[in-house]
Amino acid sequence: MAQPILGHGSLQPASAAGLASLELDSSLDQYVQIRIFKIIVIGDSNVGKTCLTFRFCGGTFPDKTEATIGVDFREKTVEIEGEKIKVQVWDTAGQERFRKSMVEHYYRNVHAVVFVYDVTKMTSFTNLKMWIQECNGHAVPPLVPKVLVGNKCDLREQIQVPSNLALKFADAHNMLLFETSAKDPKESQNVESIFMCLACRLKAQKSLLYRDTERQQGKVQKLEFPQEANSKASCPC
Ligand SMILES: Nc1nc2c(ncn2[C@@H]2O[C@H](COP(=O)(O)OP(=O)(O)OP(=O)(O)O)[C@@H](O)[C@H]2O)c(=O)[nH]1
Repeated sequence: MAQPILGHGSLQPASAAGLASLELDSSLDQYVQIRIFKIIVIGDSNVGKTCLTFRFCGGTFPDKTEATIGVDFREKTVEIEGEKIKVQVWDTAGQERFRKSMVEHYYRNVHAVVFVYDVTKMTSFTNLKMWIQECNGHAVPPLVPKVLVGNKCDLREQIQVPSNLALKFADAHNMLLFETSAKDPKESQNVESIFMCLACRLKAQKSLLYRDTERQQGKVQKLEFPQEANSKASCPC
């Protein structure tokens, strides 16, 4: 029943009530399906992965956090161009001892990756190479979108990673760069943009692949790129 759609977002019934009504009434109109995009958040311990995912999914900054063990899941349902999509965020552990048994699960069927560093800690930036290597080592398809996030920008006096250095790195790895703060409420829109931008891209990619498949089947003559694939017109970033 729950089938993946072209590898870009899995489908799940909207609710148990929806399933019950399907059994009573075979009309498919009653069975609303929601796609799920799995987005993993990766980076050194203490860079603020938990806080960023809290800010996006719950709209708040947690008073207190503890080191993530294995993984914590958070999710938020968003609406893009009339389609409801569930963004499932995997808040992964930064500490090696808390992640080693889980790494395979992080990367399995992942739809997008968020690499996070702490702008006040240069080592968390230089370690990004290692995180990217780990990601590449798990055969994540090149189409999987990746973004770079410099967190803790509220600590202006302590910034160690200059924006131009981060931008150069992001460009070299074909990623967008977001500099933000999970803590500063004024930045909450920016945090939202990180995940919404990825969700928009995933939705656009899916449409693209869908049209490509149709073309192979002779249903459409010309491959038309949806706007999002070529421009950021409807992307919040
Ligand atoms: N000033 C400031 N502190 C932050 C921000 N984001 C997170 N922190 C603090 O940084 C510390 C670590 O945050 P976490 O979100 O737990 O870090 P993590 O990357 O999830 O760490 P692991 O679970 O060990 O991988 C906490 O004390 C947070 O309060 C931010 O934007 N600004």
